[in-house]
Amino acid sequence: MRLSEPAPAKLNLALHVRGKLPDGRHALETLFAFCTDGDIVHAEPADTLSLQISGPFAEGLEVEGNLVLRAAEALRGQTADTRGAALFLDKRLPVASGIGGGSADAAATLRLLTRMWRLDPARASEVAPDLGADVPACLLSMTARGEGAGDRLALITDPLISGRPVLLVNPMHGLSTASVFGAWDGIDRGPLEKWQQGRNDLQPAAVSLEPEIREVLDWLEGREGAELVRMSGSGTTCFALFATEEQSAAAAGQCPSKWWHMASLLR
Ligand SMILES: C[C@@](CO)(OP(=O)(O)O)[C@H](O)COP(=O)(O)OP(=O)(O)OC[C@H]1O[C@@H](n2ccc(N)nc2=O)[C@H](O)[C@@H]1O
Ligand SMILES: Nc1ncnc2c1ncn2[C@@H]1O[C@H](COP(=O)(O)OP(=O)(O)O)[C@@H](O)[C@H]1O
Repeated sequence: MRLSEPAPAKLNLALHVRGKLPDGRHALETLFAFCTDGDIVHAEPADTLSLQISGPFAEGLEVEGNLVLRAAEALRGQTADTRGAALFLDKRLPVASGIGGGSADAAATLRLLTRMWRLDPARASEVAPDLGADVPACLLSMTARGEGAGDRLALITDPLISGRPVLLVNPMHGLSTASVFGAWDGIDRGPLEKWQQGRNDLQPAAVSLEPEIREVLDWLEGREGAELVRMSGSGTTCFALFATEEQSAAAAGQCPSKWWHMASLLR
């Protein structure tokens, strides 16, 4: 029997960098939101762990060291007996693009194998932080405020978020998260209060490394009905929120073909 689990794309509606943590990572205040679309992970019972990758962004993604396998191994390490699974990743989100891709896949794998192996969900929560700062948020895949490294979470209900049409656009040049944090100017510009008035403090750093992000932001700003335009995470994906799906779809239809885009809704 095959089980399937969505790996929703993650957005940082705002991302404030507040300084450095003792472990060298950055102290964040962020608002995580999730799309109704993303990658999909499937699993079938098997004696050993294996992974096959398909989908529009499968190319260039290695099986060895993949976050899907690392998540499965970490979860298996929590159980007394050795279990297997044949895993299949349908990779629809661009890689290294600030929308969680790998973290969302790892979290989806944890949820999927918790079901298939009939484990206590607490096991998945225990292994999530070591797989990446974003993995605990992706495990919830619900709107949440994140602090600390981004892994101290508080769920949020906001009628301005849930069901909101969103258009994601990526210039098709990935940036490594570590290099963008490395290019941050080190200035704490203050706490995250209302996300609409917030910022993405990594945006200037990412634009300096990949100037085409500026073009994407300007293009989104110019779309009719675009109400909030920002970059997500460490980039390079940018997003615009709209009031109606018609506006979002109209903008999607105008997106230059050299860029990747995805019209979705916030969960
Ligand atoms: C920037 C954010 C915002 O949500 O998203 P993405 O751009 O990755 O989507 C995250 O903090 C990324 O989370 P994640 O992608 O899981 O990061 P990790 O694998 O843990 O770390 C990647 C790199 O970012 C640095 N990093 C990560 C989190 C953090 N609070 N401070 C950091 O300095 C780490 O030191 C590492 O060099
Ligand atoms: N399943 C996966 N999907 C995407 N990237 C993965 C995956 N497994 C490992 N990686 C690696 O993780 C890195 C970060 O990818 P990703 O999580 O997509 O970035 P971001 O969080 O910026 O969207 C990439 O360099 C990629 O090689």
